[in-house]
This record gives sequence, structure tokens and C-alpha cells, in this order.
Amino acid sequence: MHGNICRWGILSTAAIAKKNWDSIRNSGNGQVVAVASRSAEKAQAFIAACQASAPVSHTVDAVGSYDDLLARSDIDAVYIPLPTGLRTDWVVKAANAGKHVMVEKPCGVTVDDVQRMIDACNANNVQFMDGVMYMHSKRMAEMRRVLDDGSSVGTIRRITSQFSFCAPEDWVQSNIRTGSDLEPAGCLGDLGWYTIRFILFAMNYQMPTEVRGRILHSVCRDGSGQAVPMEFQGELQFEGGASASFYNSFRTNHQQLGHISGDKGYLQVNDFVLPFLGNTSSFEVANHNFVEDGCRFTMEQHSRQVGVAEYSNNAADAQETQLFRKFSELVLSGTRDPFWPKVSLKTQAILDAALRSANHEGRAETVPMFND
Ligand SMILES: NC(=O)C1=CN([C@@H]2O[C@H](COP(=O)(O)OP(=O)(O)OC[C@H]3O[C@@H](n4cnc5c(N)ncnc54)[C@H](OP(=O)(O)O)[C@@H]3O)[C@@H](O)[C@H]2O)C=CC1
Ligand SMILES: O=C1CO[C@H](CO)[C@@H](O)[C@@H]1O
Repeated sequence: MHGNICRWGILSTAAIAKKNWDSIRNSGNGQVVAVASRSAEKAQAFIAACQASAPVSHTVDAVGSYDDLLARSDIDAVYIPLPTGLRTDWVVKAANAGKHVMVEKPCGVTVDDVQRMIDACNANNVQFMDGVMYMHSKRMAEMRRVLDDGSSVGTIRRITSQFSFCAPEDWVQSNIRTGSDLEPAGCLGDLGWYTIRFILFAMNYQMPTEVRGRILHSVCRDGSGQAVPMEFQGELQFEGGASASFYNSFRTNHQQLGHISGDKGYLQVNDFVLPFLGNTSSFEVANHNFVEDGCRFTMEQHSRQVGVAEYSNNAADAQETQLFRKFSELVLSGTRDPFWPKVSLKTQAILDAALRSANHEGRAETVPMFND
């Protein structure tokens, strides 16, 4: 720590790290000190591109290896957006080097990977958190309030979450997300992480009793040892009767739907991962009513929009900026928040179970309850 600034290092020149360079810049309590790449020239080019787009006044060092960055004493926290297949060892190394770790999603290939990462973080008393930006939006707190008020949605019976985009063929043939060594869970890892997390959020982090999955379409592209899911559906069952479904696809155009229905009404959000551009993040709450009056059968529409003031695109109050601000606050405060590692473990356990099920003709799988 340097005064009240958390000093960040970034491991790799991943595309997403450009956005998060800006998130850290706007967080007010963090500063990127160094960027490491497998090539120093690449790190230098990355820094130059970020400086051109979102300049910072201090010097940012280009480092020619991830190990060299972890060895530095002037870095408190590392952001690790390496491909999932490579991530575990680097998270463990980072924790053992005493760095707090912000890791990208899907956190690991399996829940054992995530447990290894968390064990290393706990052993070194450093914070672990995944990079799910929407968890840090003010809209989530507002949705929680609505879900808990007893009358807007009432008792939850069904949750649906869908996240997809339609990838062009050259992307399918080259992106890390379709390579089994780098991102073995394909669209389930890349997009399913979010849809599963949304369901967990809706259920107040209760674990399902049963998980089923099905790969609807997969691709084994050149350079990928195995096929990866390109389109996936999952189904979750909860104690008490609530159920949920999720759908992820690299073949279906942009959608980021979250729908939570209960005995009183429903909540729907159409941009739950990456809010639409603008200065308000919103969702719909509906309590429609059916009235029968003689020969007239009327379906009355009753719905309202609930919005929170929050600008998108890395603004000071954007969810991605809040993510880094929150993490830096934890680092600077010296306290650890056990919620974050736990919610990553839960998400990964459901993801693993869905994939296991899909690989066994959709049989029902169970997951650990993580009650402690
Ligand atoms: N939270 C969020 O909103 C987002 C999260 N993500 C997640 O972040 C991760 C990275 O995604 P993205 O930014 O698209 O990734 P990129 O493909 O752009 O970058 C991955 C980086 O990993 C490094 N790397 C190390 N070894 C390899 C290897 N063998 N093959 C390829 N790259 C390697 C490279 O950096 P170098 O060459 O410099 O060492 C490369 O730049 C993914 O897991 C993704 O799911 C992505 C986007 C948004
Ligand atoms: O995490 C992410 C945010 O959403 C993108 C899709 O729009 C993903 O591909 C990416 O990995």
C-alpha cells in the first residue's frame, strides 16, 4: 500500500485488461503500477494503447514475464485475466507472493482449482475475488430490496437467465473461448458463469439440490484438442420447489435476460451483465392482474421500471469501477471478505455439475451445499 492507494499489477495484455486499466484509473483508490506480458514489447504496446485512450500521469512499467511482476515489492494486488486453463497456477503463485488476487471468470476449470486458489489466498491472508462486474452495480442492491419486500415478486418459483452473443466464424476459429486447453467450458464458462451467478443471487446464494445440463451445440476447431460447448442449457432445482433454467450461446445474438417470477409478480432485467449505455440501470417489476367481469375477461397490465443512477463505460460510478474500488478498499482496510471466495466456489460447483450432467446424458447431479 502506498498511503491510501492500492498498487495494481496486471498479468497479461488481455483485451479485457484495457477496460479495467480504465476502471482502476477511475476508482480513486487504485493505480496500475506495472503490466506483465510474455513479451516486454507487448506489455509496452499495451501500456501505450491504454495511455492513448485513458491516460494516467504516473509511469507504468512494462514487465517481460509474469514471475518478474509477482516478485516486485511495489505491488499490492494483481488482476489476472489469463485464460482459464492457465489461471490456477498463477493465482497460487500470486497469493504465495503475498499479492491480493482479482481473478477473471470462469475462475477455474474445476471446483478443485478454485479451492486451491482460495486455500493459497487464505494461507497468505490475501483477498480473493472474481471479476464479475455486475455484482458491484447499485442495481443489484435495488433488486435485492424488491425481491425481499414480500409483495413485488413474493415467493420465488422460477428463474430464467440467458446470456448469448452470435460470434463470427473467424472468431470461432481463433478466440481463446473456443480452445479446449484455454477455455475448456466454452460458452458455459464464458457466459454461464454469469447466468449461474444471477440464479444464485436471486436465491440468496442457496445451492440447488439438483443440476442438469445439456450441450446443444459444440465445435472442435483447428488447434483445439477437444470440442467445447457453443450452446448450453442448464436446469436447477431447489429445496422448497423453486426451479431455474439458464441458456448460453455463441450462436444467438446479444441477450442478457434475467427473469425472476414468484407468486405475486416478476422482476425482469434485460441487460443484467453489461448495462445498456446510459446513466440509469433499470429493471421491470410486474404485478399483472386478471379480472373476470361477466363476459369481459381482462388482463390488466401493471408494471413499473425501477432505476438507479449509474453511468456505464468505466465512469466513476460504473459497476466495473465499483468492482476495483471495492477490492482496493478491502486491501487498504486490511480486512478480508469471505463472501467473495465462497460465491466463486458455489458458481464453479454448479458449472461443473452442469457440465458433468451434459456429459452423462443429462442425468441429475448434486452439488455441495457449502453450509458452514
Ligand atoms: N469480467 C469481464 O467482464 C470479462 C472477463 N473476461 C475473461 O477474461 C479472460 C480473458 O479474456 P480476453 O480478454 O478476451 O482474452 P485475450 O485472448 O484478449 O487475452 C488473454 C491473454 O492471456 C495471455 N496468455 C498467456 N498465455 C496464453 C496462451 N497460451 N494463449 C493465449 N493467451 C495467453 C496473453 O497475454 P500476453 O501475451 O501479454 O502474455 C493474452 O493477451 C477470459 O477468461 C474471459 O472469460 C473477458 C472479458 C470480460
Ligand atoms: O465476461 C465477458 C463479458 O461478456 C462477454 C460477452 O458479451 C464475454 O465474452 C466476456 O468474456
